[in-house]
Amino acid sequence: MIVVEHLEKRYGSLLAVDDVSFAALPGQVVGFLGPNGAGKSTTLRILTGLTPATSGTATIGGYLYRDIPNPAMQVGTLLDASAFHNGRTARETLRLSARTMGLPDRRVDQLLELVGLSSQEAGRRVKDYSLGMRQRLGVANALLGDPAVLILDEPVNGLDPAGIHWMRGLLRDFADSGGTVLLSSHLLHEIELIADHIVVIGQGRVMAQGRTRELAGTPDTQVSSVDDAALAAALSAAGVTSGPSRDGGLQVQAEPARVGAVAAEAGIALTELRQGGTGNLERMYLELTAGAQRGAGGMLPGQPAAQTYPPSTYPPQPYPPQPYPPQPYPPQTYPPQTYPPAAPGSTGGRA
Ligand SMILES: Nc1ncnc2c1ncn2[C@@H]1O[C@H](COP(=O)(O)OP(=O)(O)OP(=O)(O)O)[C@@H](O)[C@H]1O
Repeated sequence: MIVVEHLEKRYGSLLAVDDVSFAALPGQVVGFLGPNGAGKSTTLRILTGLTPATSGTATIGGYLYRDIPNPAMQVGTLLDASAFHNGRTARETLRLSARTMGLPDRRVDQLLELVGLSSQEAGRRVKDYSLGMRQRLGVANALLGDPAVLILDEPVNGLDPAGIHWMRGLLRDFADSGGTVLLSSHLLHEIELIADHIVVIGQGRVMAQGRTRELAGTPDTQVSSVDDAALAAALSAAGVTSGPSRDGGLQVQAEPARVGAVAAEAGIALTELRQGGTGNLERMYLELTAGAQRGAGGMLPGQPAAQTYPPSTYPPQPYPPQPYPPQPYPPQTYPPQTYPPAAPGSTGGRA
């Protein structure tokens, strides 16, 4: 369980992280979403003990990262896929990590297979790796110690659609077996695909958090017809909001099935009907991203936020559901693990 409470980080006059609170529970894949410079990496660096907080707390299993014995066996991290030594092969990189953790070399082969790096690829120097391959190596490195918690900074950067699908399955399996995943991204659609909970951060502040499905709201529909004015009137009469779409036709705040039903009822022939954006979350994120452009205000030290989100529209939801106590340090949570804890091809049992 990851708990971040009233976290604040100042760099001189810049408030990079501003009263951030959220939690990630076992069984959840939590996406930490925000535009460039929003404060995601800073928060993850504080969580993993790389940067001190100005105030507030960030704990894993109730403990500061630095207080967890042999932390790589409990918390798998991928903070910078470009940070691997370029001169080493992937296999050498993982063997070095495994030996540091006291794990045998065969664990490396299990992980290479799990992340889809072939034996031949594993023998190539990291300098010749694509970003997507580095991400796979980073995930393998994070999973080596069969941790209960994964913290991944921008792990889908550089992955192709098949890679994103693979990452989704891997993290879902990890969470389904009791693990906790926190991953960051500035890419809304990727995080929507992968995460079941999302924390949206902008200009250092949490703008919204909750279940992905609930935050996303009803998807928009893009529709065109032989008579858009008549269709708009029929939709309005049915209590459905619509407006002109940038692409021509209408953008409707309802699902395609509902729009189709209204059109059929009104006897209006459709020439196009497809799901558009992902509703509330996309609208909010587009505004947030626009507000985060340099020069748009809010991103420079001392400037006010360019966009403020009324709490009534995007309330940070009470989270986590159960009150968070600093957990008693359970010996069974961080035992010296006997090896191998994981069967080949699995992400292993969770503490
Ligand atoms: N060591 C540092 N010294 C000064 N300012 C910093 C430092 N690290 C980060 N910042 C600033 O803090 C803010 C948040 O940066 P952070 O890297 O956490 O954002 P991010 O959401 O991870 O962005 P990105 O998606 O671009 O990685 C930015 O304005 C950044 O310039």
